[in-house]
Amino acid sequence: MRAAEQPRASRDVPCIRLPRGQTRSSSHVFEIQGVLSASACDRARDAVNEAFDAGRTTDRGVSLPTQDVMVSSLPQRCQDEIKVALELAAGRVSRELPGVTLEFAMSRAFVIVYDAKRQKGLKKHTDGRKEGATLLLLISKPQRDFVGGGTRFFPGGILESSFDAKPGLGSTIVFPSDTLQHEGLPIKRGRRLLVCVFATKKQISATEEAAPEADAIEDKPAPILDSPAPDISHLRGKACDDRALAQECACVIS
Ligand SMILES: O=C(O)CCC(=O)C(=O)O
Ligand SMILES: [Fe+2]
Repeated sequence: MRAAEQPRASRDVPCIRLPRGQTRSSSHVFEIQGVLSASACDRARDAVNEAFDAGRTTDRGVSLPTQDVMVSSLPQRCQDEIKVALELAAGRVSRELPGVTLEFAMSRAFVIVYDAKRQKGLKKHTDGRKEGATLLLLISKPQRDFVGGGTRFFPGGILESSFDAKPGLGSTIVFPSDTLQHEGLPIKRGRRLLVCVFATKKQISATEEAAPEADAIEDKPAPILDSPAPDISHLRGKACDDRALAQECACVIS
């Protein structure tokens, strides 16, 4: 990693609970701002566009019509920068939810490509990773690279209305994968690129929790969420290569 891209401590990274202004929201949606620099985002965006245009895409093998680019197919520098950014975001969220960390495998991270001339958005669904969290990192810039888009959440509580997350370039949103319905709002122009990884929740002891920050960034699995998880295994898709991948890729259409 170059000197200019050194990770910051997670405590220095702004983290906002969504929807804004509702301190007691039960939705567990967080926006962690500025975890990937603008130059690193642009590098990743260019590499993803190149892969996408060359047809180096995959799908999740289930009913959602996404065309994704695997992070593992990007140049090593982009992979390293994205890994640090996701770990920083995960570490920051863990500070909000003590006692829990998230584990995620970078080998399974992918970039969702929305294109105004092709797939513009994603209909309402929940993600398949049971009791896990979804991390979405925006690597193309609103208004410059695309217009429209955003993630709409449907908390489902009697008094809770839907709300939208529209993070800026290099920011990440984190939310419970299997309990919170959401959709990708359609874009009107350009390409909206989102790095996506599904993480597993892990309980940690007080001793582990007290470990130094540097460990958390370099070695520790990333952090979070504590929502109850309904059993939705009967609804999952079945087309990914291995069982674990199929489970985390599968999205449930509501
Ligand atoms: O487009 C978005 O903001 C949401 C993406 C999403 O929900 C997914 O890829 O599973
Ligand atoms: Fe999703």
